[in-house]
Amino acid sequence: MHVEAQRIRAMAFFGAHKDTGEKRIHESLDELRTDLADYIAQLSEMSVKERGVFAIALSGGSLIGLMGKLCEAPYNKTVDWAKWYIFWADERVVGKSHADSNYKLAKDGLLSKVPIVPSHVHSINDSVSAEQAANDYEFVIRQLVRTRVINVSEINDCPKFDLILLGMGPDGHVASLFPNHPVLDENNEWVTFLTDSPKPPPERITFTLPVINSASNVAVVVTGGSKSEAVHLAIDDVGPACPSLPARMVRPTKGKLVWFLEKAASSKLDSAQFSE
Ligand SMILES: O=C1O[C@H](COP(=O)(O)O)[C@@H](O)[C@H](O)[C@H]1O
Repeated sequence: MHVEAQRIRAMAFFGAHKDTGEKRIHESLDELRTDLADYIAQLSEMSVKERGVFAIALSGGSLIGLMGKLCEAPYNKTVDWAKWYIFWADERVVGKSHADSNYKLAKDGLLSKVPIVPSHVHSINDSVSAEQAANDYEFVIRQLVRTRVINVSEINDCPKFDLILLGMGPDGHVASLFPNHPVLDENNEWVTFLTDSPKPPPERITFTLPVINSASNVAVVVTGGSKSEAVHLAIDDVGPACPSLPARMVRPTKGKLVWFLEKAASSKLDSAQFSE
């Protein structure tokens, strides 16, 4: 582990619960960024050692900026970028050069700054309908599961990504799984689509919950006080108050869940009162 990351881990509040995952609560964004880069680098190293590749699914939004330290020393030199295969847990159905594109965000903020193999970057087909884009993306993933670039779940034949990185909106959405939306009930498809996203743009594709919950590792990265209520509802024992909060439905069956929280985002957690 990088020395700075060791220091930060020692200072952060780390809590664990068997269902709701490990919570890494950081005093500052800078500390969170360092810990996140170190976590991703370590999973990459382990996965490359075990399987020869690292299949990682990204999200859009604030996440990419928070991954920025991967483009800096020591990670830009120590990570085995040639072994990375990149996917998106969700994507907006817009052109790849559109400001709303999650691919463009990742390309500008990360992929263009490190030596990723261009053919390992699996973005969506942006020239077809949302439904077709979801079908095409699932087909691509099926091919790569067949050749074991992406591992397979022993439980349900779903793809088992080495790491799925998620952000979370103030409404508790993750990827493009929004509260009370029918896509939450999609159990047959790996990738599905929506044309009525409550957050613009309306047309999106998204991994389904079975795929997210089949991953070896899932990290949810959340910053900002505006998301503190959703963090509380997603993690704490709130009874049946919010059965449809997508972030609460992220429960990897066999994999490991880690929440990366900056202090303001964690302020409404029940445990926050004990961590002062
Ligand atoms: O629309 C989206 O929003 C979520 C959350 O974004 P954030 O900026 O609040 O972190 C993001 O994770 C998702 O990929 C994106 O399509």
